[in-house]
Amino acid sequence: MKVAIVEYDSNGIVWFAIHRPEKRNAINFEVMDKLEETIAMVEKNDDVKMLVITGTGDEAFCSGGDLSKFQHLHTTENAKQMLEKMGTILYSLLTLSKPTVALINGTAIGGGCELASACDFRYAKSGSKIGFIQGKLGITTGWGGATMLFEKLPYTQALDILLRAERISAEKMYEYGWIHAVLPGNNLREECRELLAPYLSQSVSVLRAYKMAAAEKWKSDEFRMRFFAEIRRCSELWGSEEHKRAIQSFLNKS
Ligand SMILES: CC[C@H](C(=O)O)C(=O)SCCNC(=O)CCNC(=O)[C@H](O)C(C)(C)COP(=O)(O)OP(=O)(O)OC[C@H]1O[C@@H](n2cnc3c(N)ncnc32)[C@H](O)[C@@H]1OP(=O)(O)O
Repeated sequence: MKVAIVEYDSNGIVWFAIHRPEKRNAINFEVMDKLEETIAMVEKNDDVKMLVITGTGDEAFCSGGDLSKFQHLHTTENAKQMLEKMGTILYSLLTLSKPTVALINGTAIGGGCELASACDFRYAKSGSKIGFIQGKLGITTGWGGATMLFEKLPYTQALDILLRAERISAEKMYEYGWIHAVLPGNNLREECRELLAPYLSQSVSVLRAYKMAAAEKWKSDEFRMRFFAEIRRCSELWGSEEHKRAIQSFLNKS
């Protein structure tokens, strides 16, 4: 079964849809590999102007890391290897030289919010819930999400969202400035295409030049140090009894 669906629009959009709706589009290693491959293709292909990341189904955009798989990561080192793998992929997404969109077609939880934070724009179906809930699992964001949030939102807004570790409506996240458009969702892709049309009328060279102007600051050693230090801190919390209990509690209810 394909874990992701990658499509190319003649207008220059590549659509990457996580295709695990039965697991609320949870991210496992296969999804990571497919995302990494797609980002590399978009970077290299001059026919591609923008990358849109979404999920299939109408329940969830992405429910973060696949807990049924990642529950078996018992040591700090094992956790760090997984977290750094996806963190490196999200870093490449953040600094991709093409504009990117997270088209939030439903609930986004944990690492799903970090995936969306790596994108330039976030458009959400009305009523979607957004949850940087890692704190309630006894960990912190582990794929660079906090570092990106502090880059993209005012300090106290970002800190408030992370410390609350709550599910927040897309409408509220629009007020916070993390969501850039709340869409009816009757035809989400068409609604997204309409928002992107003004950008797509520019050449790929123009789009690339402006995105590179934006992303230069994230290529500094200082930023990379902060980004990967966050990941290390999450790996150190990973083995806590609180986190183990939280994962087991979720998996036992399923
Ligand atoms: C650094 C990233 C970090 C990490 O990697 O650990 C994180 O991402 S931390 C956050 C990890 N994610 C979660 O804690 C979210 C867990 N899921 C949920 O809270 C809910 O499933 C929700 C809100 C996404 C959707 O709720 P809903 O009631 O609509 O669905 P169910 O809970 O009944 O789930 C349906 C089905 O999907 C499976 N599922 C959902 N999320 C995950 C997941 N993250 N990993 C593995 N499997 C997941 C769930 O077990 C159900 O499976 P079933 O076989 O039908 O019982």
